[in-house]
Amino acid sequence: MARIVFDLDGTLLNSAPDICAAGNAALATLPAPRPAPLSLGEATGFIGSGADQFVARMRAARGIDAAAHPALLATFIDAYEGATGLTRAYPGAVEAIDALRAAGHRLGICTNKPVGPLAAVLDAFDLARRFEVSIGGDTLPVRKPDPAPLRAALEALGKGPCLFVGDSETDAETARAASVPFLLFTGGYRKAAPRDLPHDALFDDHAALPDLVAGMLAGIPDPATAR
Ligand SMILES: O=C(O)COP(=O)(O)O
Ligand SMILES: [Mg+2]
Repeated sequence: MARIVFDLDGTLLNSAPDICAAGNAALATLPAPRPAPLSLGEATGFIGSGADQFVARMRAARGIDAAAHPALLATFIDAYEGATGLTRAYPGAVEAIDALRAAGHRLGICTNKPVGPLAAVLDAFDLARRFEVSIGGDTLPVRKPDPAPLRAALEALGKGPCLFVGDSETDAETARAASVPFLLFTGGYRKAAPRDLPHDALFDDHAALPDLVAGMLAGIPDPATAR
């Protein structure tokens, strides 16, 4: 029995199309001449450090002045709140979650997604009941890669061995900062090659996750060492 915390965007859900659309909705509120819309690839590269950083990266890519930041962030969050229609769970992700739950593990979410859109997407994918805790990018005063949100999620799950499952540079750094073993999903939004991201195991298919977790746990020493 373990405590397993998951990142969300790029790990369980392919949400980049909705986030891209929210970014473009924000850009569309700027006065003419308007910057070109974000491509999906560009927007995907901006995900992983929360809404504020997404907007900052979008501004940098389009040469938009910092003075426009607060209004752009507000319109981005507004469009983002209910944006679930273009999001898809990765194949086998929900089944893997259910298999891990059936094996007795306690599951949580630690994402940099703001709590508004987080609640909407957990609801849309019927995920809320599958996780005992979900920490968003604005739940605490700090967000990943600060280890505090991951620690808070683990704390809420009680005691036992722990693992963190994520897709990005931010997640690898968070796991290392919290001294928690890290499972890297290679099909998400990372920029670096997997070999350049510190990880304890990796997978490209969620169907492999339950066995991978079982194998890792068999080799993991006492949980207290990872707290
Ligand atoms: O950057 C975000 O908004 C969310 O990203 P995460 O779910 O991968 O933490
Ligand atoms: Mg992610």
